[in-house]
Amino acid sequence: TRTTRPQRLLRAVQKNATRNNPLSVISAIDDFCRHREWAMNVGDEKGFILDSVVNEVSPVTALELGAYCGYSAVRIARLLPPGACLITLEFNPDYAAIARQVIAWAGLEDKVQLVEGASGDWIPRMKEHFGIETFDFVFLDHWKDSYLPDTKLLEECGLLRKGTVLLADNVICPGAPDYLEYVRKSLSYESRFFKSHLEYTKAEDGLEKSVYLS
Ligand SMILES: O=C(NCCCCc1cc2ccncc2s1)c1cc(-c2ccc(F)cc2)cc(O)c1O
Ligand SMILES: [Mg+2]
Repeated sequence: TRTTRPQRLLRAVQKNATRNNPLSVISAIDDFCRHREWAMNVGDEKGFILDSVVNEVSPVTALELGAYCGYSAVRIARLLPPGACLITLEFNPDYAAIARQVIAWAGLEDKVQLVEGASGDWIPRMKEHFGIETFDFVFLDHWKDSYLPDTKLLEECGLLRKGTVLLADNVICPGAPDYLEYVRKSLSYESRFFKSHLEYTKAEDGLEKSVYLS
C-alpha cells in the first residue's frame, strides 16, 4: 500500500475532526481504529482511565514515552492546566511527523513538546535541555522492555519527586512483567492495577499506576 497506516489515520483526523477541537480528534482516531484499521493508540477504554489519573494529578510537568500518532498526547494535553506542558518522546521519525500534525490539528501544539529520539538518550538530558526539575506525571507507552530501565533512569536522574505518578500502558498485553514486579515489590512505590482491555479489542490488558514515595 502506498500510504502508511499512520498517514491514513492522520487523513481520517483531517477529514472527520474539527480543528482546535481535541475531543473530535480523539473520536476520529477511535472511530478509524475501531471501524477501519486497528492501531496501537491507548484507545477509549484505557483512555478514560488515563483521563481520570491526569485529572487527579493535574500535572504542571508531564512526560510521555512513546507518542506514536499523538492520540495520548492529545488526551493528556487537553486536560493540562494553563502553563503546564507535556514532553513526549518518539523514536520513529515517521510516527513523530504524524503525531506533530495530529497535535497541531487539535490546537495543542503550545502545550506539547514532541522530541524525536530514544528515551535512554533523552532522559539524562531533560533537566539541562528543558529546564525540568522533576515530573509530576509520566505515561509509559514505548518499548515494553524499556519501561523498567527507563524508570530506574528517571530515578537516578532525580526526575521523580515524592508523589510523582507513573502510569504504564500494556502491562498485560504485550506485557511488561519485569516492570510490574519492580513497582509492586519496591518500597519506593505504591502501585495499583486498573484492569481494562487492549485498545479496540476484547483482549485482556490494563494500566499500572505507581506513585513514587522517594
Ligand atoms: O509496542 C507498543 N508500543 C511501543 C511502540 C514503540 C515505539 C517507541 C517509542 C519510543 C520513544 C522513546 N524511546 C524509545 C521508543 S520505542 C504497543 C504494542 C501494542 C500491541 C498489542 C498487541 C498486538 F498484537 C500488537 C501490538 C499495543 C500498545 O498499546 C502498544 O503501546
Ligand atoms: Mg500502548
